Amino acid sequence: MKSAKSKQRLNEMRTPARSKQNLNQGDRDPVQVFCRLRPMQRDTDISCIKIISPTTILMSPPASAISYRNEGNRTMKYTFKEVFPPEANQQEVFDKVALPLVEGLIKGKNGLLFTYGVTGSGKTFTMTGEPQNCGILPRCLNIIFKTINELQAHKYIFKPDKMNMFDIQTEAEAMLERQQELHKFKSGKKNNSNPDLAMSDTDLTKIEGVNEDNQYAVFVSYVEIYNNSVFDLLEDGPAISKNLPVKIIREDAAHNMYVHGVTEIEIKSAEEAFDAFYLGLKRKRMAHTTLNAESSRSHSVFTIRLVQAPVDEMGEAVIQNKKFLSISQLSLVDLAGSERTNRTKNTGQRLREAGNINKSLMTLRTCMEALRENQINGTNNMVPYRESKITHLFKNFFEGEGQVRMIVCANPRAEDYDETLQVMRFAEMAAEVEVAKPQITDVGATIGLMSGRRKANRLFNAARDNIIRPEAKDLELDLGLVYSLGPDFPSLELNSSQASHIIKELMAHLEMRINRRETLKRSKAIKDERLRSALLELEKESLEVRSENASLRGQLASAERRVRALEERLTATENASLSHQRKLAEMTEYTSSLKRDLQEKELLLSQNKLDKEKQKKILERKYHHKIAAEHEKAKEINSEKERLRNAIEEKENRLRIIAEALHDRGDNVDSHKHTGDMAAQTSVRDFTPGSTPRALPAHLLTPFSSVPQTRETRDTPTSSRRGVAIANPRHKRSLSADGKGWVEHAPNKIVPMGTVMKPNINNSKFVNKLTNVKDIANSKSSKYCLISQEQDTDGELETKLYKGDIVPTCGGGAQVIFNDVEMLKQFSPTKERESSRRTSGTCARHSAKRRETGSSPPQTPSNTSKKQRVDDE
Ligand SMILES: Nc1ncnc2c1ncn2[C@@H]1O[C@H](COP(=O)(O)OP(=O)(O)OP(=O)(O)O)[C@@H](O)[C@H]1O
Repeated sequence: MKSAKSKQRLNEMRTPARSKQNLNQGDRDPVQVFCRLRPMQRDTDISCIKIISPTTILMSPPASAISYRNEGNRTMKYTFKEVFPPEANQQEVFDKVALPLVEGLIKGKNGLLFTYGVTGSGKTFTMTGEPQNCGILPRCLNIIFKTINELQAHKYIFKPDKMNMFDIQTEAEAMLERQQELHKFKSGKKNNSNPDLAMSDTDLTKIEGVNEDNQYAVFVSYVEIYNNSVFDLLEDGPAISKNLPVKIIREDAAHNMYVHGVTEIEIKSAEEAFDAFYLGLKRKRMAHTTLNAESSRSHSVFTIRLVQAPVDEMGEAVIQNKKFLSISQLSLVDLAGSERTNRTKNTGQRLREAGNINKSLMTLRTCMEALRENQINGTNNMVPYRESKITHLFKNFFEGEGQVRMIVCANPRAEDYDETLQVMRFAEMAAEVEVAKPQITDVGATIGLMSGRRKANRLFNAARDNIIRPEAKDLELDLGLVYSLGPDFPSLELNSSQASHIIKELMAHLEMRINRRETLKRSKAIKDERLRSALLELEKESLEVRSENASLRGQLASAERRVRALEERLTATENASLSHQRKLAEMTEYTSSLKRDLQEKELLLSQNKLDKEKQKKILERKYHHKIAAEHEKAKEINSEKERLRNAIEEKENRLRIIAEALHDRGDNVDSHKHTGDMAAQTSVRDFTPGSTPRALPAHLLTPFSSVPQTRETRDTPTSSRRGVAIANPRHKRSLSADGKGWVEHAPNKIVPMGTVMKPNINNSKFVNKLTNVKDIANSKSSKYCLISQEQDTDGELETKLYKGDIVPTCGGGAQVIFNDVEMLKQFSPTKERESSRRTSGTCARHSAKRRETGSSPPQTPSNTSKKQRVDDE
């Protein structure tokens, strides 16, 4: 009865929407209904739903259920597009249910997806999901941006016109708005993002087949329908506001329903979309019921609108024509729970809420039923969309075109059986409703633009940027590449009533194609001409390049020859340089070894010097007193000598006087004989064996004669005169020539008469007798001396000392370099006195020993005095 009445009422209110009769069966799609079962909360819960196939479930009423009491134990079977078991994951549900809708959205089709079910059955879980396990909505946003990321138009190129359509702004206008927004952002905008809803990029795949010749922009809006009033959840203002203004639903120029004045945010990334969604969530009114602490008491509608417009023939900017805009929308609706009021024990405000919720769901159900009836019976009964905001808003999906999908969420526990049964019945009925398939047209093709122009432009620009030659920057894209003959032919299916109309359409299409062909022909002819002249130019250029190439090749060959020759020279020079370097290294090494040797020798020398000086000082200290005493003694002796000489002279004078007196008396001869005998006696008495009798004149052997000498005695070589040993100051003492006794240089005792001096070199640094080669190879000895004694031409004893340095040789031996000859000579004082008497006429008697140095420089008065030591007695 009730249904007949309502049918009549529906017939009276005819909808102005498109008549269904016009659509063929193949142009429609049924509402696809999916079922998702949530897992049981407790192990003790009894399930009343059983999945018997991927599309079918069986519902058996528990004894506690009302339907069990009314209808008995009747198992119900329900079939869906697909049944998701409790263990099905979010990705699976998204792939099967939402992904086709997103693909449709990108291709320009509208889509509607709503979740329906009892409170706590998993509607919000399915739509929104949980942190780290996000549901359909975040996945939709992620995949959309992953797909269109590089094809997005700059922000504010598309701008909502507040009447559910969009304006296209120029790049300059859009930039101005972007700057204003940046300013606003700087002056403090809160970030509402909920990072938990974001997904990792790797979880996502891109949707294939997107039209790359379009630019895209995504707008989102989020409304809540609560107590049959529409609220904008993204409206500017405080994040949580109690008094949001109520919005009204209107129809736009294209007969699409929309929330008038709703905030549509243009978003450029999934993160921005989550920001918006999270802001809306915060504002969403959540009320607590006894059934579910987070039960949603309102319907929430999150709408994604994708605006796309073809790019111009250059493939860069959007064509500034609203006609070419394509707007598709995907609405994701999380319906409020469909439970009955008595079960939730609601009162007051909650009761009203529940009433409204049930009313809107009932209206949805009524609308579906009416639609199904119209579609099955071919009737045109009015569908009461306006009775509820939710049905009013989605009227277009059922009247116009689009894809509609529903996920029925069910909690299989026995307590929910009655409510779940209602839900299943509604789902069964909704699955029979059909919606017109959306038609997609490629706007670019209808205006004669070739597909792939954007990519071609991008490739061309990239190629141009890669060319280094400066003239490449002036190259322009050949627009001829992007012409086409226009859109596809219209449908040629003739049916009697529409034949003339179709023929007219076809004629117009053909004329358009003929015109376009002519244009293309003209354009082609011009381009052919251009191409020919360009080819000629290229040919000419090519010839020039070839000749230039030939000459360059010749130059290159000669340059290569030069390079080879230079390389050879370089190699030779390098080799020479290497050998020089080697030699240099050797020499350097040799030099350094010599330097080392030199340093060692210098060290030795300095050490020797120091030793000598030390020695000298020690000796000086040791003999200082002795020398002083000797000096004193010498002085005393000298004074004694002087005294004696004076006495002798005095005696001699006296004797001379006596002699003269005697001479005068004629006693001259006897006196002379007596004196000669005395001298001879003295000479024989003082002569010791081993001395040189030859070198001992009688006057030297009797230095202190007690007999007074006469003048004749003094003048003869046998006159009595005591000789004093000659001392060499360089040596402490000398060895007597017979090798039997030492003679002090400065003798403190009287030296025996007839002693012949021989130099003594008693120094460890001297070698004066070479018996073994080790003597000179020994590092302690640094001097070498050869001594020879022989008779000189005057018959005097001559001693020669050949002195040299011992120098070590490289082979480890030693060599002697003679550099000094020292000569000791014994002169007969008699001879000297004779000669001096001859020259000076004096009668002084001398005994002299002269030292001569063989290699000494020419004697000057000063050095002569140094070299010559004459000791007077
Ligand atoms: N398929 C599922 N897997 C795991 N947990 C689920 C599933 N479905 C629902 N739940 C859990 O059940 C609880 C209630 O789910 P949810 O809030 O989505 O219910 P609801 O139908 O949206 O309720 P309301 O109508 O009151 O909004 C949540 O804690 C959620 O985590």
